[in-house]
Amino acid sequence: MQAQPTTFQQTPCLRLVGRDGATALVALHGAHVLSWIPADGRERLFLSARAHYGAGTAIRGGIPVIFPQFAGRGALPKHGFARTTPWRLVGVSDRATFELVPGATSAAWPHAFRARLHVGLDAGVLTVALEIENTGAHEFAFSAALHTYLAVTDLDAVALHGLAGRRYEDSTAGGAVRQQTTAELRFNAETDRIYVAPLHPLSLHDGPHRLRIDQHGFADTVVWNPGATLAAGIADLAPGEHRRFLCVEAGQVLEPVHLPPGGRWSGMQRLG
Ligand SMILES: O=P(O)(O)OC[C@H]1O[C@@H](O)[C@H](O)[C@@H](O)[C@@H]1O
Repeated sequence: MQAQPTTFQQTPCLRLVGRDGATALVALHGAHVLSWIPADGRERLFLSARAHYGAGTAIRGGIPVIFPQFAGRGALPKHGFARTTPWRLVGVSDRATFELVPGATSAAWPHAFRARLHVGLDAGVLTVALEIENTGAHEFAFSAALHTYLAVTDLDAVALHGLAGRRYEDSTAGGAVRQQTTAELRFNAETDRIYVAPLHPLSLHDGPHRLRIDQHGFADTVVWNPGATLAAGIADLAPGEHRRFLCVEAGQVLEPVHLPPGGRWSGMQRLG
């Protein structure tokens, strides 16, 4: 894999090029994958036309890294600080590795940790892996997710397969626990579900296109689209843009990880 530093929207990034010509763009801000274009030239990740890229902001689209808190399930800012903090590039081999260690933005979470994100490009496949290490003397607990915004041509033509019979917490209904009865999930209103340990792979059907979604290490899968009403109130989404993505997130949400001193945890999501 080749890599060159570049900028996008005045944000320092790394542009990755795989052996088959596939590309990915990763911002150091958040170690945030902004784009993945396999060799066929079709972008697979959604990135909002109104995304903000400044210090301390969360970029709307791509693959935000959620750590150490999911959503508002704790005292930290929503979805934690990893997505709003600059990471550093460690190096590039067959994958690019980025690192985050405690700093000013994590002061509200007083634990010694090392987070690493590895991004790999293989033929037709994007692999993103998150590793958390406890570098301190005390156990800590965390949640995490790869909050992937998958680009779709139109939400009406989209169905997610692989969740039949699975239990989920419905965040649009105060966390009520439900079971999916249909073979496919379609999206005509706000959807915000945390599926408990679903089987993988899932398959995203977008008209004639198919995307395989696989995960390891992460116990849960979050499926999110704000729907038209909620989207209208999201300042960094352009009108109608909610129809252009579906978030399928590899997450460790319902059971936080308890990491002892010296302990390591890793989770990955594979698309393709
Ligand atoms: O707007 P944010 O902070 O990026 O969050 C987006 C969504 O992220 C999802 O993971 C959550 O399940 C939703 O509840 C949330 O609204």
